[in-house]
Amino acid sequence: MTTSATTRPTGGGPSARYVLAIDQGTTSTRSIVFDQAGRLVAVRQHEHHQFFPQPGWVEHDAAEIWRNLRRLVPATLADAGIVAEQVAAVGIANQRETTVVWNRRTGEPIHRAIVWQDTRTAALMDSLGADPRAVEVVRRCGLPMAAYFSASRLRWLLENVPGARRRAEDGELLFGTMETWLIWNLTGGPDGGVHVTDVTNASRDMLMNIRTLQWDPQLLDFFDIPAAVLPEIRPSLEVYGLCRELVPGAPIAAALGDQQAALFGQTCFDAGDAKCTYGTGSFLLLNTGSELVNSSHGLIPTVAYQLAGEPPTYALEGSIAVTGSLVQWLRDGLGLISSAPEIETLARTVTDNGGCYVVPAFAGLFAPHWRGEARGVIAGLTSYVNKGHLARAVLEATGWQTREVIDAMNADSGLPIRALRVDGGMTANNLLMQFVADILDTPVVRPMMAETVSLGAAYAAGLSVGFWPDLASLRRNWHRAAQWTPSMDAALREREYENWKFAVTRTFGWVRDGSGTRPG
Ligand SMILES: Nc1ncnc2c1ncn2[C@@H]1O[C@H](COP(=O)(O)OP(=O)(O)O)[C@@H](O)[C@H]1O
Ligand SMILES: O=P(O)(O)OC[C@H](O)CO
Repeated sequence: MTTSATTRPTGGGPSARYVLAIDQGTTSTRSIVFDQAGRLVAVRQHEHHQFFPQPGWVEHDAAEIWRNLRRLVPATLADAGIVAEQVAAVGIANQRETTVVWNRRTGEPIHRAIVWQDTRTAALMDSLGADPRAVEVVRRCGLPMAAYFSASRLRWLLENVPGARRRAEDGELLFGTMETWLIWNLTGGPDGGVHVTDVTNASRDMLMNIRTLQWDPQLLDFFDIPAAVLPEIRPSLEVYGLCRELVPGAPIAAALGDQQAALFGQTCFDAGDAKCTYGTGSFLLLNTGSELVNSSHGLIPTVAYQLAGEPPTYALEGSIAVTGSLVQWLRDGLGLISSAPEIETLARTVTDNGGCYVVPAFAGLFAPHWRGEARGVIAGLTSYVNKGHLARAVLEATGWQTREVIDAMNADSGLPIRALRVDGGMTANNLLMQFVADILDTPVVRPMMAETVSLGAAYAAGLSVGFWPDLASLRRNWHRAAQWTPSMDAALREREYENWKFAVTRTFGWVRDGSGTRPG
């Protein structure tokens, strides 16, 4: 980091003993105040609307999210009993790949933000994937040709909002993921707002060269994106500007995609350190150090973080689209449970899955398969199977998807994962966490501080301004709350895994009308 406590541009003096983290997630936005010991002092959370205008389409109102934040931050500071001058730095973590375009003069979004789960551009990605240039595109951005990433959404907006392409070319419009949108608004919006993205978020756009960390003209040309609309790519730990809104004078000192923030909050700073965040979807990231590891097994090389003035630290990521949302489906879609935690009670009414496997390819499969045309199956159904077996199979689906990603990581990186650090809502489920330890044959550990995404954003911002001296001081704040030790019979584990893999093959090729994407 380049900015020390003494050279910090502003944001209070010795009384600035707190860091504010903003976690702009898929379902809600959180604002959290941390103290120097990494303790949570105050937290506020606000859900925003989910818009589903057509099957497979998911949108957010970026203006609503900004309005929510305007209410959340003052309330959180009041709860903590502090004023803006006591905030040493602000750090942002955000849902990644969600795409927003707005008018630089008025600050109005030209359309609702298109969310990372949205599959409207699957057919577009299919046709782009057939282009002979696609192989070089994949090599340059490091990502598979999938609708998950931002480029095809930005192109969709430019092509489908009347006049958008011309206005973008004329420099009237700005593009960003959620951190870009929030930083621009916090630093003044139309009145001098800073238009930047951090390198971890940019690494998910498909427009950045994963080696040079710059926008790549060949990628812009391939996706037909005018450069005028793009933010400046900056390190993740750097002072981007000072807040003019909400926390006047406080430096915005870090931004990270939320999964990278969780890796940071779990203090996975060494090559070989890995974490998995079990939420709506699940995201396993392995720190690969200064080395960019290309995957030949369906993982994504991504930027883990970059300190100002230093080379980046890379990670390999296994992104799983459906885990906690499968539990929600059991609750809301089937009505078999009335709350998510109840799944554990139901699953414990039986001792095994009764031969049943649920593969939740609701919108295709992400890592390591990347099959947009796959759809979900319940395999092995017999009249013996009851709702307890189904509940167990639903939980096991999260475990097996983790195992597939870990196997791919081992094959790609050669870095053996000695222990998996976990966080997220599903880690409250002991049966699931024991199952994960069993089928990975690896200890699974959960830290005391469960809010790893916000903590990562706070750590990064605090480190950036010298509020914390170094990575070692952060590591000392990590304390284990729970550990699950593997105890499953090896032969049983491998037999069950074979069954799972066979069930997965049953999902392939379901969508046959070209609306699914099969990335290269
Ligand atoms: N005890 C539990 N057992 C299994 N799943 C759970 C449990 N508690 C919460 N979940 C699941 O975890 C998800 C919420 O976790 P969270 O980390 O808040 O997700 P996100 O940050 O993606 O919104 C939901 O999808 C919910 O179904
Ligand atoms: O907001 P979350 O926690 O669901 O995370 C979403 C991921 O960043 C999508 O890539």
